[in-house]
Amino acid sequence: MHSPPLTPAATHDRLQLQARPIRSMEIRDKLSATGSHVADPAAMTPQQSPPRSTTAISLKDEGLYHSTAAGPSSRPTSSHNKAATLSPQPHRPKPSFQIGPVESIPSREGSPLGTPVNRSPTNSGSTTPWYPPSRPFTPAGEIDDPYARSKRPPQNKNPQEIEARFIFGRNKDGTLASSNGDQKPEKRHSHLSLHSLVKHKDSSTSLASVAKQSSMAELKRFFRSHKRSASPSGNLHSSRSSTFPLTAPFGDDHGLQKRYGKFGRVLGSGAGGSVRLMKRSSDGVTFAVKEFRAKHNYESEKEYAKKVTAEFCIGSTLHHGNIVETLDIVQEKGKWYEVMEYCPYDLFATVMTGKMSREEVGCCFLQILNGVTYLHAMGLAHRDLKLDNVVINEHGILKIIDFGSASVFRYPFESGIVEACGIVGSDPYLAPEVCNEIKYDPQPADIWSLAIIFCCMSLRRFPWKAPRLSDKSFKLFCARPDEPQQMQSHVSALPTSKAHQQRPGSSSKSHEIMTPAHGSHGHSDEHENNAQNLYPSSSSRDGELKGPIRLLRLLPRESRAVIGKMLELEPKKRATIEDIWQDPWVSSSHICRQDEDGTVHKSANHMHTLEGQVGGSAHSSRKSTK
Ligand SMILES: Nc1ncnc2c1ncn2[C@@H]1O[C@H](COP(=O)(O)OP(=O)(O)OP(=O)(O)O)[C@@H](O)[C@H]1O
Repeated sequence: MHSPPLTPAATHDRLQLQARPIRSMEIRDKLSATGSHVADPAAMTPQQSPPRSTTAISLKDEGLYHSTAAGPSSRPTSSHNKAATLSPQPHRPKPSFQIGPVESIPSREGSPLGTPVNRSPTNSGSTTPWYPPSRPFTPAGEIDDPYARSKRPPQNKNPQEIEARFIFGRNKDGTLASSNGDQKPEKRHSHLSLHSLVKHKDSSTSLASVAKQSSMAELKRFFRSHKRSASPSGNLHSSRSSTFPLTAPFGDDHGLQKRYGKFGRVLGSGAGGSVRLMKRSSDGVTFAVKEFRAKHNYESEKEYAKKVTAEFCIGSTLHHGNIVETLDIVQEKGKWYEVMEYCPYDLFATVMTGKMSREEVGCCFLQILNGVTYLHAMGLAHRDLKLDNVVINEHGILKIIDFGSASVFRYPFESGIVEACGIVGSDPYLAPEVCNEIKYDPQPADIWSLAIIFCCMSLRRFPWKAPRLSDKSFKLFCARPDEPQQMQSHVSALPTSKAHQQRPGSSSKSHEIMTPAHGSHGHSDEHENNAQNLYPSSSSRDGELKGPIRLLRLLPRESRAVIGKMLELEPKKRATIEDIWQDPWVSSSHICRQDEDGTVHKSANHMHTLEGQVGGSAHSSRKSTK
């Protein structure tokens, strides 16, 4: 049986948690070369908030995204007007949903987070759909909307063929004018053009301080005034105050180090670049700074900048206790740097300490679920959820990182789902449809990955190397339990993954990490014994055990139902985010959380293991195989 074993340190140096990471950046590069969807800021219009909600998040506020301001695809409808009234929102958005005190919970009368639950039709007879309270609200599309995205012709990318009235010049007074002479008022809520930033490649360029400006025209004015008012050293100082003390919006030649301190040790690296520590001596604040990988020969400067800034644009738009704060992007000497909040612990390494209690594992799972709930409510899917992409702060609060593979699946005022395409993610965490279908809904794919994360945290090994029938562990999971030799019809119908065979840069190289200390302090004996018996190679007694139960029986009993539903092979039948929150185990679990103002609410029934240091030896050896 070829399955990724979790081996005690006493017997092996390395744990073969076989993760074959499909490097997001590489995939993105290839996908963009073929015109497939990638996180492209220019093409994004993420979710907007309800006008009535004070907890709303509007990406327009950030000035980063908008629907096309003018042109054949713009929507001169009431919906469009509605969009205009939604933004700008005056202040930085609050968290997507409020969460109550964690100690008050374990009743089905309350949400897992301690706030009242809108009961679902299934448990109350009410028709109110259940969801964590005050999530970002996605305005629905109108039925038969003639301007719906799906009904619009694709935008013409050929500049020669764009109608003159849609080509804008500038009047003497600085206002925008179309080339046919029509004077147009400056749009107040047009988006921040990333391309305009690319032009400034020779200087150190920071977006953070301009992210709140909602107009490209304002941005351009900003550039102009910057030129005029910059001191001889080229240094500008903004009076902006922030949780994270950002300073100059556009710095001088060595703005990065001036603003964020000196480079320290490497925290980790991947296909997208490498992340290093930076510590600022003036106030002792530590940052994690990602230096993006160099431009490939086959991509233009513009394409490269677009890919790099897409990750920043998504990250900087998200504000939630379980998502890392993305603070700034700086271009300096031809390199791009993304500045983030620093979290000292790594979930992968923490899991591998073997010290996590069952309650702690549950809390970690739910914290990630919390972050993913927020993300999905914003119309964004992460598409690379894995242990490696979760870091932990000093309070035991988990933060999702790496939005380099994220995609928009829902646009405001649109009811349809924008499917994702391409095999993006890491092999063991991939949902089967990601490997087998050309296009797929990225939401269920994220939910599958979340379930795999839970399995990894509980078992300290991957259930399989990849969700392919050529993988014996996965094949056994897919088999019908009562008919040992026969595969379920829908499983046997799974095609051999053509897409997978074509995957660029794929390799069968193992993803290895250091072995954890032997023993699991928090897990029951039953659980431990089961973990040892997971694979026929270690136990012929269970060699014939087929079906999901083969995996699920190894998990804590109370988690089996929901994890089983999250690992449903058919994406349409898979548990949704709402289903997960309604599960009795989930809704009665204790969860730690951090408010946006930094206040931490710790659950009373567990402690968090704070040992798996980011960039520690286990991590480094794992990363070195990438
Ligand atoms: N904010 C942070 N605080 C602490 N460590 C971090 C932070 N961000 C990233 N890291 C570390 O750096 C590693 C690489 O970061 P990241 O996943 O963003 O890079 P990447 O090149 O996009 O990786 P991938 O190849 O998985 O896409 C992470 O696994 C983590 O260990």
